[in-house]
Amino acid sequence: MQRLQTKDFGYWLLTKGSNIYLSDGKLPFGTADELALDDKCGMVIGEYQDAPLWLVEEFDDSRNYFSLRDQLILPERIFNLLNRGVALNYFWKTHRFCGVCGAKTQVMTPQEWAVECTQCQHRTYPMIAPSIIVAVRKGDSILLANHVRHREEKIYTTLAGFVEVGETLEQTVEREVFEESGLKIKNLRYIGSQPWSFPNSLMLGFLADYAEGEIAIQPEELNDAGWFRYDAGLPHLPPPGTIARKLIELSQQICADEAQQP
Ligand SMILES: NC(=O)C1=CN([C@@H]2O[C@H](COP(=O)(O)OP(=O)(O)OC[C@H]3O[C@@H](n4cnc5c(N)ncnc54)[C@H](O)[C@@H]3O)[C@@H](O)[C@H]2O)C=CC1
Ligand SMILES: [Mg+2]
Ligand SMILES: [Zn+2]
Repeated sequence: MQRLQTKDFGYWLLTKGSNIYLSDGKLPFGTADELALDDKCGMVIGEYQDAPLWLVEEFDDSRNYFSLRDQLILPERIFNLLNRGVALNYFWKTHRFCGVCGAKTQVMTPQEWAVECTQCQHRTYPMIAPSIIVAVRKGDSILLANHVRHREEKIYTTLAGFVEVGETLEQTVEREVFEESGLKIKNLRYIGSQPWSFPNSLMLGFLADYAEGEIAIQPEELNDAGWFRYDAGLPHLPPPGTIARKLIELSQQICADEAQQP
């Protein structure tokens, strides 16, 4: 991280938690002094529209910030780059002091996105919290659940949960599905991943098939869960661009393909 120079230029990413500053719906472009950022610290975290993308250290700012979630409409590469900025900022904010000796840390840039202790040189790298997400299918139906945090919007989505220390991803999927729905699964397949900086997750997406059990929801996590036929008008789903939506659509496609078979 460096003190910005008046003529540093490019696109600028200003974050407040998982919110980002947008001007007319776009990332601001220009020089540090044009954006009144020349007394701040920042660093280049990638390239955006053929110009450097600067991440600025979070500060008390009266501009208008918007949730990163609203940027899912952007191309995947750009959405992921914004996630990088939000997650790095969260990392700095929560690692100002050394976990070994308690002295102040400094951000090591440009060599690495790490913080290093100014006394004992202990280095800490950005913390990423892996979380599985899985669409479970039973014949022509998909398991969808209304999470307690989506109770108001009535969104139905796939099951998800954080990886615990010492688990394989396969174990996490089996444990989370069983804890949240009471079901056993089989035929687990890895599909893909999505950075998810709320504040520092990485979603690892899977498909699975139902093996056995009856739905018994975990009430602390879920409000409702059920089997939804792929072709019968699904409930309100998570927005396009989420890995959850991708897994649901893939499952629908598998159901449709199977229905075509003689
Ligand atoms: N991108 C997408 O399509 C979707 C992303 N998600 C994300 O998946 C993540 C996990 O989903 P949940 O069902 O909430 O997880 P979960 O089933 O593991 O339960 C959440 C609980 O896990 C604990 N926890 C929080 N942070 C943790 C961490 N870093 N490591 C271990 N435990 C932690 C807390 O006790 C929290 O209440 C969330 O960040 C959620 O936003 C969920 C659905 C869709
Ligand atoms: Mg969960
Ligand atoms: Zn130290």
